[in-house]
Amino acid sequence: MQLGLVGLGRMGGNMRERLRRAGHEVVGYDRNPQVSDVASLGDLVGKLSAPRVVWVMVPAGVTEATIDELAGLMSEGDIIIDGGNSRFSDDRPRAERLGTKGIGYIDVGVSGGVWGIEYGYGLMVGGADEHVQRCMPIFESLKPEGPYGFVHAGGVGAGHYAKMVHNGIEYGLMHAYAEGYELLKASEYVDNVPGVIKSWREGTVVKSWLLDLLDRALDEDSELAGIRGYAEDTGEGRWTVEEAIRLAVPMNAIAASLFARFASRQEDSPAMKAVAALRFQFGGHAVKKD
Ligand SMILES: O=C(CO)[C@H](O)[C@H](O)COP(=O)(O)O
Repeated sequence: MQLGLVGLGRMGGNMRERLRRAGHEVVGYDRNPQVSDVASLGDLVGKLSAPRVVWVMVPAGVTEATIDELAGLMSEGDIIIDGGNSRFSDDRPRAERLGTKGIGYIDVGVSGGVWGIEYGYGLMVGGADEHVQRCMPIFESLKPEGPYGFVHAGGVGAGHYAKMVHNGIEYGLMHAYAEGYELLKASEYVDNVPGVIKSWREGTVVKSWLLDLLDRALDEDSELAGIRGYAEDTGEGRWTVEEAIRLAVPMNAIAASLFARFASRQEDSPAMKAVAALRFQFGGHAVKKD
């Protein structure tokens, strides 16, 4: 099948390659001319035969502008797919705007990171049946082989909603491994911390791909000495917690893992300064000074 692909970074570039290996005709556009097949979005749309399908795989901050520009270039019967980590609440208004021009819209949560080119991408899809059916050849080639790794989760917004929850779970899982790792390191009982992590990869209840990746990181640097304990976030964890609050869903583990990232960015914690000050005020307990 023919596909336009906008955004050829770590994810989009690998997806283009996987789709080409599967025999699809992919025309890619990126602002970086060194990786782009065409010079502009207009060129990209011009190279595709109607009805067109264009997959947008750009950072969340530029998705809206990219889709608006594409909408001005595309026609009735075409489909735009957003495979980035957009907030689910952007999807329905976007689909309505595109719908006034007769352009279909599908939102896809894509998981698998830089490994997806080899193992396939987990795809969580939202959109109308007729649009999703038309794009199935593309989804079939991107997803992993085997029965899992693809879901048509519901109407527009469902794909990004599922991906948001997936990423919230990702935060919580990573943080549980991280806390276990720290306790192992702190203990006077265990000498071989990387060995314990490695051993868990087979035969245990906690084996997982994230655990495999922690083992890989420890193989590269057994003390993680070259990495600062500082973690950014790009929105999905916050949105998951916001949704938990909106729907009154208890979300202790994921919320704690999100807040741990915030704490990782502080040189000194104003909250803990306040705790130390209060202990001094009510009990005369010693405070540490700079
Ligand atoms: O979608 C992904 C993996 O599934 C991204 O890698 C993930 O969103 C990174 O998020 P954050 O920067 O918030 O940790």
